[in-house]
Amino acid sequence: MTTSAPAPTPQRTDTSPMVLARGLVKSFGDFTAVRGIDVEVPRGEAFGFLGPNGAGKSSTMRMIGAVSPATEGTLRVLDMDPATHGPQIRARLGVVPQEDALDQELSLYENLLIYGRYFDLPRKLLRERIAELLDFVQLADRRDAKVDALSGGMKRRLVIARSLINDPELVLLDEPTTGLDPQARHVLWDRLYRLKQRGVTLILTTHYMDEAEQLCDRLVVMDGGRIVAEGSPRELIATHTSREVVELRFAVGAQEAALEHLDGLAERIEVLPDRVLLSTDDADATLAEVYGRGLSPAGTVSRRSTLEDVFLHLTGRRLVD
Ligand SMILES: Nc1ncnc2c1ncn2[C@@H]1O[C@H](COP(=O)(O)OP(=O)(O)OP(=O)(O)O)[C@@H](O)[C@H]1O
Repeated sequence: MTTSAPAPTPQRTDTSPMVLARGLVKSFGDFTAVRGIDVEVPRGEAFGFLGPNGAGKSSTMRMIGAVSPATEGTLRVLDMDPATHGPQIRARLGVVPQEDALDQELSLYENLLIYGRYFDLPRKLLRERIAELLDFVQLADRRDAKVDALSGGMKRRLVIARSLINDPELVLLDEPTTGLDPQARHVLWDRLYRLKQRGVTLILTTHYMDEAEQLCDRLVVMDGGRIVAEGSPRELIATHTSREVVELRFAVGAQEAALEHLDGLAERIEVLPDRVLLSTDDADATLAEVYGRGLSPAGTVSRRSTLEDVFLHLTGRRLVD
């Protein structure tokens, strides 16, 4: 029997991007989930894919994670081609998948120990690293508890610890806080922020605009397998929306009639089933004009524009329904 030698691991330079994709396509049979996207993520960046369900975010992450081959296009991850260097890439990545895949019957320590064995780390180093990581995700006191006794937020933190067991330079996080309550999400964001401060490159998918705003230096907005906008959260908001939004809620059945009186009142008017959004650079002046036109909404909110408004502006739809 002959065994082929593993392909040598290329040396990457500090300046080459952690991920470089050009014209990346992913098809499943006749259906194309990712339709030719270009992405470049430099070292140390927290980069996000923001988009609604089905936008193609996970399909892209799976190609970057070298677990799903690209159908077309060029992809380099840590300066390697996933088609030829999948094992080498996977050995140096951290991955936080959507599904935790933790062993519920085992302790936190045992889960990390078993996962760590895939990476052939010396036993002493592995034990030390597990202790450090449990400390980092603030679960050291639960070391010997069974996983099924943990809250959702704790499980996500454990999965983050697990993703760091091989001391990766790049961590991929697929919807890291979906399903968590606001407090658990903030704890997780804090840990991810600290990781970023340590110089780890983060690539995450999310359909939460607040998560993208909190964590991402730069992001792409995806919809229907395409990138529809790219930039820092601040740039995206400055480029694609006005500074502020006035939200108007009308009594049941009154919205339709009110719309006739809003013509020309704002740079942009978005009509949602339960409210009307007016994009403006001066919310107070716009609101004064609403009342000046004799309208009396049942409720009003003035707020700064968000990435949710960017998405609505670009696609005519909301990120999360
Ligand atoms: N293995 C597969 N076979 C067929 N279609 C798939 C497969 N994986 C994903 N898709 C389809 O590709 C599209 C993009 O899915 P993907 O999971 O990448 O989106 P997403 O933006 O990550 O959304 P979600 O938040 O739901 O994960 C969806 O329409 C999905 O049904």
